[in-house]
Amino acid sequence: MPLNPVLESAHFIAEHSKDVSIDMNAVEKVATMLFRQMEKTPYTTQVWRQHPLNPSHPTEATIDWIFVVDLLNFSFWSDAGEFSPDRYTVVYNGQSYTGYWALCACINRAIDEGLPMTQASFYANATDEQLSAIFRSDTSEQIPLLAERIRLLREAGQVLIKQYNGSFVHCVKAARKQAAHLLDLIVRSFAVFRDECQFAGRPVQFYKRAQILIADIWACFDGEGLGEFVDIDHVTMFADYRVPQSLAYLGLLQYSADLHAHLEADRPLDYGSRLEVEIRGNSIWAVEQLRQCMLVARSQSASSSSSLPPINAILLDFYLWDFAKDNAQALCNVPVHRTRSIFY
Ligand SMILES: Nc1nc2c(c(CN[C@H]3C=C[C@H](O)[C@@H]3O)cn2[C@@H]2O[C@H](COP(=O)(O)O)[C@@H](O)[C@H]2O)c(=O)[nH]1
Repeated sequence: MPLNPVLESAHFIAEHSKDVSIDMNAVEKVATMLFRQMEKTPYTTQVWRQHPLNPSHPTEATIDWIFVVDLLNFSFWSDAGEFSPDRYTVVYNGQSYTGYWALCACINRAIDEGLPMTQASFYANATDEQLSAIFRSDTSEQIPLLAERIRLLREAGQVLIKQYNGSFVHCVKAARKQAAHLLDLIVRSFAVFRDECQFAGRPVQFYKRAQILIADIWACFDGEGLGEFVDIDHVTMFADYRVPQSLAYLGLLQYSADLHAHLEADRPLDYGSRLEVEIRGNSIWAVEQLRQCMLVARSQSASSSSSLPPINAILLDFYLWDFAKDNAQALCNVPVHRTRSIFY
């Protein structure tokens, strides 16, 4: 099976970084702690459907819900500040949502209002006014990159109509249960998923939204039916701005004094800049090291390995992302890098 280009890129970046490094002692410590925790309360794909905003019934229509959400799954961090009452917020079913969950609330609100928000034939041709109204905010701050989101809906919607008969289900089926093939199909068919840049004189790939799209389908379908992938371990961690915060808090990622000062001052990092690429690449590589340490812990554990859930980068990523969200106050002193991008 070919090595995932994202993992190869992450290894190269980790080997050539100047301002970010991985603390292997912290990796081993966290691997032991996480393994013990997962032996007690396994972290499995069941968690995915438990969230009230995620679809609870895996059907073909669910695939197109996941597609439109992961097409737009980027850049929710607020100029007003993480804990500002003005930050972009969507109230849905009496609950206030910010960040990624505000996006899910928008999509569900639109569907409740009778808009076929998971159909490419709708969002590829809807007017600016119709699409802007879908993302409307319940606070003064609007959703970041609204114009880009509208452009992506139109562009990706047209590709689905022209190449996949209007539904992402046909792209999933074309991949014949191979995650590596689906990843390749996504980034070849949709320019808006081509999350790649230059680092130290060569191209590097991250493909964050393309990979989380595959992972969300796998998780929603519990690895069965349309969500079955024979090589799901091919998928890496998704290089966003939230999981690096968990990795830095847990000590796996070490930032140079200059980088730390840059982030502490809330200064932005351009997409594709050296510092930003070092944070993203080392995050992916750190989770890979964590995964390998946990596999060693499992091979040495007394409990029969068959009773343990799979240990792959996806479940580690979901765990670390949920960890950051569930411990936002504890992590509030760990800076998040501020990159405005359609890619994460
Ligand atoms: N690496 C990684 N990045 C993820 C997710 C998710 C949502 N996953 C949930 C759905 C099913 C799973 O069970 C998870 O609970 C969103 N993001 C990214 O985070 C950022 C948003 O952060 P905030 O502004 O704080 O909401 C933004 O870049 C977005 O693209 C993930 O899982 N992993």
